[in-house]
Amino acid sequence: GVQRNEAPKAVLHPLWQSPLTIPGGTRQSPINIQWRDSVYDPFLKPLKISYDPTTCLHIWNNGYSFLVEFDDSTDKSIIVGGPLENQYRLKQFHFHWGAINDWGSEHTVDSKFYPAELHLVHWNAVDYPSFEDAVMEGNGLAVIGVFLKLGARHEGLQTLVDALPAVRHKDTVIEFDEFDPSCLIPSCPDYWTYAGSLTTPPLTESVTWIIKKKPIEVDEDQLEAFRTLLFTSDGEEERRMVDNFRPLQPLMNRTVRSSFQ
Ligand SMILES: CCOC(=O)CCc1ccc(S(N)(=O)=O)cc1
Ligand SMILES: [Zn+2]
Repeated sequence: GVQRNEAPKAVLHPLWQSPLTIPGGTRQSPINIQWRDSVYDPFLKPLKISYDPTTCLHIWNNGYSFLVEFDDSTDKSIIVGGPLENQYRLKQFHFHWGAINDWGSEHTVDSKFYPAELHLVHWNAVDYPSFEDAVMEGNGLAVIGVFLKLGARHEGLQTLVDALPAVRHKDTVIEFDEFDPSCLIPSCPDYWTYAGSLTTPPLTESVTWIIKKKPIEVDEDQLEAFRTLLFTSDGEEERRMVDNFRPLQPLMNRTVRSSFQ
């Protein structure tokens, strides 16, 4: 009979039903950061962070994570400096975490997982008219990654944790104002930076990653509060929102630079 050549079936991610690997992807995220392979770049500037807490809008559960979204219609909450050519506007922040404390972060350092990772998502409003446009451009986004480790209770995070029961189900939202996310960023200025991608659909290769070297400390109850969230909508069979991190991606032809020696 006639031999029909079947195209190889893409392996789909169990959660995102999107291809695990992007065909032709050369700068995918997350990656393992091998400390000794990172290259100190003396020309990297300190990252300047200036957020206006009144730009905070709401918290919502989008079925992948919980996001705190900001009014990005002005330059009130921005970052500038670091590896960035110009300033970027804060759009939202969210987290990735595990079912247990042994894993949960997206990036790893010397193959070590942290129990969770915070992403503060910014977009290049100098070159592009909207976040949606910036998502498609190589220099469109800048995401600050902050590792969470088990330790002392984080008072700033607690205001967020207290609001989580109100967004337990997918597509629920509550108003949230006067929150300054810089309280979630370590004061130590040291970071790694590399060219990468979004770690959830559309997985576009548009992110300048800025990964803080120092983690913040949160306590067990605060991590457990993340794990009470659901991937599912009200009325659906409940699936706990845990392990919402993407598998590590190949480094390929990239160098991770460090702002410190
Ligand atoms: C315009 C549609 O595109 C989006 O909404 C992208 C949202 C989105 C923002 C940040 C990330 S992460 N985990 O790489 O920081 C993933 C997805
Ligand atoms: Zn993320």
